[in-house]
Amino acid sequence: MTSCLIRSVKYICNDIKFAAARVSCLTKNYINRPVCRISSVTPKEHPKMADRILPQIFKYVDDNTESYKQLLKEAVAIPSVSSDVKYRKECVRMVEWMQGKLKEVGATTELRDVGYQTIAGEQVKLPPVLVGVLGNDSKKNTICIYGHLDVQPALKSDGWETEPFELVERDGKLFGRGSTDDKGPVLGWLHAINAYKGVGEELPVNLKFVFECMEESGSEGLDELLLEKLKPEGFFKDVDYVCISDNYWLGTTKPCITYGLRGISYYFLEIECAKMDLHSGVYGGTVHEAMTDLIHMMNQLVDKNGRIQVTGIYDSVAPLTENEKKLYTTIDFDTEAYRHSIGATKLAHNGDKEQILMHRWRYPSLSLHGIEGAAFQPGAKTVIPGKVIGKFSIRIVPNQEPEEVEKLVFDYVNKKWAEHGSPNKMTITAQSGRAWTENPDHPHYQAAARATRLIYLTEPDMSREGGSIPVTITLQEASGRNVLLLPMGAGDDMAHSQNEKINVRNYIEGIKLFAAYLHEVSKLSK
Ligand SMILES: NCC(=O)N[C@@H](Cc1c[nH]cn1)C(=O)O
Ligand SMILES: [Zn+2]
Ligand SMILES: [Zn+2]
Repeated sequence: MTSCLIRSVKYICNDIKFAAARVSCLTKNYINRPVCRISSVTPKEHPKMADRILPQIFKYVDDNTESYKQLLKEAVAIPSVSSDVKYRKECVRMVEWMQGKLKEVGATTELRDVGYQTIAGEQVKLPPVLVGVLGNDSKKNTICIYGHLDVQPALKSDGWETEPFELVERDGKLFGRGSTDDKGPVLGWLHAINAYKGVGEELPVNLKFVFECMEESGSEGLDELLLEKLKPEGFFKDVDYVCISDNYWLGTTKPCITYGLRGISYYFLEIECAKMDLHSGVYGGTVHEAMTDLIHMMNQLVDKNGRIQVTGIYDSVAPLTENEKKLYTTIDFDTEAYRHSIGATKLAHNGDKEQILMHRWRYPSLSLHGIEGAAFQPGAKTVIPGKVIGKFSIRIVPNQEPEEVEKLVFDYVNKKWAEHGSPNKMTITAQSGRAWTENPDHPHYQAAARATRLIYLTEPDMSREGGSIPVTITLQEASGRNVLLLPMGAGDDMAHSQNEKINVRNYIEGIKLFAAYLHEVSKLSK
């Protein structure tokens, strides 16, 4: 109750005009029943009355913290790893589980088939996309919410301190794969909706949902579903705004609203020297080894300072203007804390704040990810791998089109391969998604900023993000509407990494943030 009081007081301080009304709501709320019920009038007609609802919702969210953790535990326990076909059934189970939850809050839902993907020549069925609709009141704004239910792979033996698919609470943090990317935020929307119901209030907006289970593997089939099916069917006709919660604050204390993402161009460089693995004692010295070729090729891609070696790759990068340069100086970002949180000895660019931000947001970067077919497990295995696949990606930036980047990479790799002169077989394939930026001066962003100030009592930073959510630009094009990223998690959540977590505070305050965002957007003109 003390924390609730403190928060309520902070909330009141944000808007002193309605303080008295809020206090009366809060007082009644302590006996835990819905008060200030105004379901017969829409918030748009009576915004001041509607402002009384949020304190009740915040209290409701605090009261239900344990059940929110419980639901996240259930979601994390489903290992919906999209990159490995052996977990495909779990992906389907995850989508169906979420469908059940959306139905429970009254949404009409559909599982849309998106066909097949080809893996090593085999056709593998893609998990369905969960599409939902909640509310159909023409007087209300409609928000389309996107999220993903798949996760990156995780094994305890990768170096996790606890089982990755068991949500574990420790020191105010909820550890588990998908806790922050993206199951926690997806559930956050569900809990925000539930909180409106819980205090007996009508949702102030209509909602449309697109939840997929292939985001971490290139969102296969999703663009076609959105552009060739849902759009012609009129799914986006009444959508006014699009919101995605699938990224993180820049640091650990200051909230952000995000208006840009880098794209991704992901490559599989395959080299084959034999039709099977070979005993290195028997065959070593007699064959041109695939791994030797691959290491040579991978070493041509980027230099030790992170400069990409692919010819022409920087040509289309937008030049830095003086105005843009200034933006980086005002961003609140502690490079030392960032360095410390990942345990690095020294950051690139001498740790210069502006340079670090620019290289995360507006310049491309190339990363080497791994080698399939390599003897990566512990122990002194002595084979010559017959076939290896080197994996690397380039985070691409506005103005860089995936087709153009892919062509530059293919040309460069083919040239280097020809110079190398190996008799082995080399093939390279790619999978790409575009970068995205949005207008952060739009009223939609101002509404999200007001919601953020209510919860965190500080002005959010307008940030960009180095990661990629390929469908963002598709949603922007399909809807023709303003798209906004509203992160729930903190900058040190370690998405994709060992010991991924979400802070209890970010999860719970994030639910309130989503509820406040729905409320603020309901007040925008249509
Ligand atoms: N939270 C967004 C995210 O993690 N996106 C992935 C997308 C991806 C992965 N492989 C191909 N695309 C990312 O790595 O940025
Ligand atoms: Zn991710
Ligand atoms: Zn994600």
